[in-house]
Amino acid sequence: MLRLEGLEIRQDDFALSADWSLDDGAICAVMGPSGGGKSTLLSVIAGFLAPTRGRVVWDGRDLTGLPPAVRPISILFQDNNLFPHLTVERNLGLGLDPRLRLDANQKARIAEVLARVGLAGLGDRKPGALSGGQQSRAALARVLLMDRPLVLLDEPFAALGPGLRAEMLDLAREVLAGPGRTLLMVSHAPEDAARIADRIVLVGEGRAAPPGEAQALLADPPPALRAYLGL
Ligand SMILES: Nc1ncnc2c1ncn2[C@@H]1O[C@H](COP(=O)(O)OP(=O)(O)OP(=O)(O)O)[C@@H](O)[C@H]1O
Repeated sequence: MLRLEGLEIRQDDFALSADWSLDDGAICAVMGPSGGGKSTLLSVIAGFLAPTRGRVVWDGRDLTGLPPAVRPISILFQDNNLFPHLTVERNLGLGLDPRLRLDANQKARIAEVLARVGLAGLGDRKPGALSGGQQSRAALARVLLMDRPLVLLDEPFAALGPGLRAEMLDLAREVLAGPGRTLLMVSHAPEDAARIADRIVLVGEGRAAPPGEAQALLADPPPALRAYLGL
């Protein structure tokens, strides 16, 4: 379980608080107005930014002082973070061995996750030789390979067209979601939340509200969500 315990975040004159838990296996959309603090909240959970007060706790373990790399967390950003000079296999391999001395077993695991996201046989390509959708699949494969229990997605598919975005959201849910993994996804599109999220955290006016039931919130939005959705 992810628990944000009396969390307070300050950056210059910007402040954000959060005090809630998210159940294991949830797919939670993080929504709210631009500049509300959605990315900042994810940065604190990931460990790129320290809170001014409070704790980030995972399964009873305090993560607050830990560097990002040792947290039980994977992150998927919009720009995919694939190195252009490395093949897809080696991009993924970096997560297994930073020196890239991959053994047959590791290569087989990479081939397996690539097949899982529909990229079988494309491990030898460099990212530039993949379409935008295929690059998103490669980034998803890397998250799958790392197999961490908490996955943070910061508008991962925003650059894709609506049809492809929906396809990628479905794939993300299919390959990542399940009892052993919790997904927290920043999205500007209510249809993304409606498509895959079962919880919504609304971020705005200095606060990340506790996760609410997604379908209920979207069916009968409270005033802040109503304003954000332009209703
Ligand atoms: N390094 C920084 N130093 C000071 N303030 C910052 C820094 N980074 C972001 N901010 C401020 O923190 C606030 C929250 O920004 P954040 O990017 O988290 O919002 P967001 O909800 O993700 O916005 P968007 O939807 O536009 O991406 C903004 O007011 C922003 O100006």
